[in-house]
Amino acid sequence: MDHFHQVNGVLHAEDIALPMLADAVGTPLYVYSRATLTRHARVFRDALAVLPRVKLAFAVKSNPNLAVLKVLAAEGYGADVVSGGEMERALAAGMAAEGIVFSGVGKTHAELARALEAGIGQFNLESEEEGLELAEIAVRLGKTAACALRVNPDVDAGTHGKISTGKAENKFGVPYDRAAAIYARLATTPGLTMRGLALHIGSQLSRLDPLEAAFTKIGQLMQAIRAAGHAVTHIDFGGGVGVPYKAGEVFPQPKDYAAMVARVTQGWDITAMFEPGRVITGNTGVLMTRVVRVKEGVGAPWVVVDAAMNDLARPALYDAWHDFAAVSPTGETMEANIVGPICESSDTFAMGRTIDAVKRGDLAVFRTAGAYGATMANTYNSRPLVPEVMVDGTKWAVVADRIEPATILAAERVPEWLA
Ligand SMILES: Cc1ncc(COP(=O)(O)O)c(C=O)c1O
Ligand SMILES: N[C@@H](CCCC[NH3+])C(=O)O
Repeated sequence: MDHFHQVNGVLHAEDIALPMLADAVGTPLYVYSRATLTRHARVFRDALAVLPRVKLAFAVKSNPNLAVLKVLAAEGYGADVVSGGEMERALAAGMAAEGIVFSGVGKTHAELARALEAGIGQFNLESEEEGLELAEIAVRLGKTAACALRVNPDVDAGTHGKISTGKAENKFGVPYDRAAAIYARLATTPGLTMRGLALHIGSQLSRLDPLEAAFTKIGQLMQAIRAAGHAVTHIDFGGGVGVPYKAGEVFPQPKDYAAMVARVTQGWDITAMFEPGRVITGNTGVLMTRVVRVKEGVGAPWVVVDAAMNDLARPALYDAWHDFAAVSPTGETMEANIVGPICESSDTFAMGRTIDAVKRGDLAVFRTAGAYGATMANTYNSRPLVPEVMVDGTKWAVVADRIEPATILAAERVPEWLA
């Protein structure tokens, strides 16, 4: 704590090194960079400026930390929410209700009513049944709900099966072939204003062609619905643009994505909506951890760290790769199996990987942990919820062991002194 002083409840320090944060807050600890977050938000927003009318709704599920939401609100982002809780967080962060889009197959009656009362901008209906229930509530409350119909385009996103959402066998949206008829019925239902279509075919997409195929199908559907005499003024293209997790991986850039959307939607006369999550937050955060001990193994040693699958679930759930780097690398490397302390063999971050050499007590980070990291944390094995801090800096150089200049901006789930 010696390095910090508090001003209006915000911690300041001249120059923050990760070890200082580890000493002050403890590990495991998520650390987010405001500078990187702001840069990503601007790169994505600026790329899409090639389109005539754009609305950005940050996918809150990827990182619902209030500090993150506040930064994005200031950059002009609204929110894509999938629960009443996410909606309350977006509102608490200062996002305008009008800029909030509510997605999800299981919105409850209470959630629909609260969202209507709050005046959110758009409901992305995932079924006709949901539309009829919302209409009933709207009529009772004397309101009109602006809606888009989420369509399942039956396109393979080419991503991990557990995060693919646009194949016919996935639970999301209404079947493509039935969408025009459902749209027509909902468009004449009192209480609803059908204004558009929505789709989202999956997360962590490494290629643009599945998106292009899906958007093209949605364009054809839009033409058919318009030809039947109904308005389609908004298309919500979802999220899904992927990010590199391994050094050296190459992914389509936001400007490539924007160019594709511009080409496909030429002449559509729509407001284009986007729900980016991972592409904004993925590479804005790391999970810092301390090596508890290095245990002899068969073949490679077990590097047991104090972070676990309850803090970062992605490797256990999707066999996901997160680069591991020592905070103060010596230049030496070692072959290791990296595991957490939880009593499950799935609590494994990496097997047989060449990493920076580490020993007991060393600090290290799992990189690209800003999306679907802390938000998926839980308390399994009665471990406390992992803390998160945001550092306000102009540089983000984790491996070089420095984040500078620094102000810890805001934090959640942290010890009382930081609150
Ligand atoms: C409806 C919807 N919109 C947006 C997203 C955000 O996706 P991503 O983080 O891949 O951009 C998701 C998650 O896959 C989603 O389900
Ligand atoms: N949780 C997933 C992404 C889910 C996207 C939600 N639609 C991941 O970590 O990759």
